Amino acid sequence: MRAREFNFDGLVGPSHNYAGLSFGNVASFSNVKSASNPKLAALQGLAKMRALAARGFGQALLPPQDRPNFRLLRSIGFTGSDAEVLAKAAKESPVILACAYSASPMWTANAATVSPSADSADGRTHFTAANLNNKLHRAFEHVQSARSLRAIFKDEKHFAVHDALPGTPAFGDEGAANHTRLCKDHGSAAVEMFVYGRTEFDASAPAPKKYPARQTLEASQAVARLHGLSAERTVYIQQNPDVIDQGVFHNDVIAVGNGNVLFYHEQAFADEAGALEQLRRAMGGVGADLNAIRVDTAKVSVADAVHSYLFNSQLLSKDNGKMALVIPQECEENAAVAAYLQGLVASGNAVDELIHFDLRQSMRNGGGPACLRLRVALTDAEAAAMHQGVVMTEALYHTLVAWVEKHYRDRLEPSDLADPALAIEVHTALEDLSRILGLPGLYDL
Ligand SMILES: N=C(N)NCCC[C@H](NC(=O)CCC(=O)O)C(=O)O
Repeated sequence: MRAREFNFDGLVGPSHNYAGLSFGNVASFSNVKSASNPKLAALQGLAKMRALAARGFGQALLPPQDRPNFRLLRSIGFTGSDAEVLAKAAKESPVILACAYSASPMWTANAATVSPSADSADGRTHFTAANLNNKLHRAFEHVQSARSLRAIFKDEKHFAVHDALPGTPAFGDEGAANHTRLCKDHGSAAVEMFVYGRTEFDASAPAPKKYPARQTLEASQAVARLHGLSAERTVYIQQNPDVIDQGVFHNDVIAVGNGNVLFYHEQAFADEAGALEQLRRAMGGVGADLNAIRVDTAKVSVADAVHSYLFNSQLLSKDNGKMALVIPQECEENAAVAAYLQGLVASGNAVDELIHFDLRQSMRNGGGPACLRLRVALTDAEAAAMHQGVVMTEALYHTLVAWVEKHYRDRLEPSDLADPALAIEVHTALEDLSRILGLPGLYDL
């Protein structure tokens, strides 16, 4: 059946900030405690959504989450009025206050794993909210992620939204950042590729030494089971532990796939030849030939890939049968990466266009174009069945720009998180937003 891919970009929230919370994510760690600009961050994200929608790509958004998470703060013993809770947390543990204020839901590639109806046993589109249990500041996102997905994809005839896996280390799940579909076209059955960093119950399996492996094999298998995927079309591949130790905290920092194309770095996988062999075999079963575009270390080092976010790009299928690569501006500024990209486009292979965006506010926390979006391939009937208020249009873009201008600050220092006025501003903005999007009850405010 014909299907169209929608990218659901995370709308950056009013308290976007840099707190240095993600050990293993180089950008997050190096921008610890610098000032952020929430207004600019939201406008940069909206500009990307608008431009891709204007080009005819399916574009929608996932709303920001409520911040700070007072439930978290109260559950760990901060008591009193909201203002008192904030004052006590700011005094006793500013880092936990920062966790409660985390900006990270904007990276919706981590919101869930998605299996379109063409892949699942019951012919519905399945979502599993990711537990993100490796980091305190992300471990509570799944509650609102599942709530938002259920609000948008509420028609159970077409959609199934699963709660997050148990939040224990064995089931570390980072969502679509470690998951790719490879197929002939979006509407046909695909090979679903899950990339994991470690195996909980095999102590002999390789694992990183310095930084955490966030995704486990056991979690990937559980998601595949929940989604009713067929064994022949599901492939599990181990990420190279050495690149995790070089700052590749998600697979989407070193590889991206679309259609039959896998664009990846030579060092991405623990066993490159074995991975390609598994994919080729499985793709044969869906009538697709793998087009593996390998980037050699000699051309782009892992360090350049991590700093430029070359692979945290979006590969988008175009009407001319070719693909556009959506990249962050940093790729143009890195000489090795820029030279590689010129050669890629000139090569006559699948990618014939580069589209770059200034996403610096997101990049400074380790989030490129691909982190900012959750891919959902939908048939026409499914697209009509989802909530329409989140689909990006010129009108929605202008409404949201005005909403951002009205509610967002243009500078946020770490110390501002203690300001009780900020929490009130966020709540007011989100109440307004749920009206704009036509989703009353979106938040449990
Ligand atoms: N690669 C993908 N798909 N997503 C990027 C997520 C970045 C996120 N950064 C943060 O959570 C930093 C928050 C802070 O430091 O304030 C993370 O490390 O989980």
